[in-house]
Amino acid sequence: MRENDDLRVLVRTIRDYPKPGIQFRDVSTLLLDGPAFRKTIDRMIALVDPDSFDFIAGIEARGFIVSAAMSYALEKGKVMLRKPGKLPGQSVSIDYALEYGTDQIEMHTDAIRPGQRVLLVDDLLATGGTAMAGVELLRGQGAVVDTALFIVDLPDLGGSAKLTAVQVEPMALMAFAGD
Ligand SMILES: O=P(O)(O)OC[C@H]1O[C@H](OP(=O)(O)OP(=O)(O)O)[C@H](O)[C@@H]1O
Ligand SMILES: Nc1ncnc2[nH]cnc12
Repeated sequence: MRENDDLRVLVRTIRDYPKPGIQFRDVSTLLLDGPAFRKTIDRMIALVDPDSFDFIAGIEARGFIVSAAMSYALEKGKVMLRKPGKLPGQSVSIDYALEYGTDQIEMHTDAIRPGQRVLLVDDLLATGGTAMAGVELLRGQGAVVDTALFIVDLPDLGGSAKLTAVQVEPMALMAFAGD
């Protein structure tokens, strides 16, 4: 049995959603299982050194679920990387492409101070468009970002290679590759 196979079987695959040809890896079925959700967060926490970062940045919307649970458990402040038009304060934004479209994320300009270390957390890494946009936004505000953590990595889509190329280590509990 592979590591985290007990959690992997709870991730449902839906073909041709939201567009033909996309294999959607649906973590909602994992999140429905309370003990499995807790194990997911505990194992994500075990992959990182809490002394190596000051804040956790989560990406709306699915990324908020995992990043908020980690922030709570580790007592780390949470930086919200939000979809457009949701933040009330002065914000910066960035456009990006993902597997099935384009989008934009934003963050408050006063969320972090230069030099503060931020762990980036999302549920899933595919093309890396979203995570790379998060890294760029955070670094643009002076944050130090060297690790990004996910439940699921889809390495065939190239996101993990993109993050590595910009000196961000991608970590994930499980990968779906070649299937
Ligand atoms: O690596 P990428 O190709 O960028 O894809 C990964 C992103 O796609 C999903 O979010 P989505 O934009 O579908 O939004 P949601 O969290 O609101 O469902 C997922 O939660 C990641 O944020
Ligand atoms: N294949 C996929 N499954 C689930 N979420 C995604 N986000 C981008 N690509 C995805």
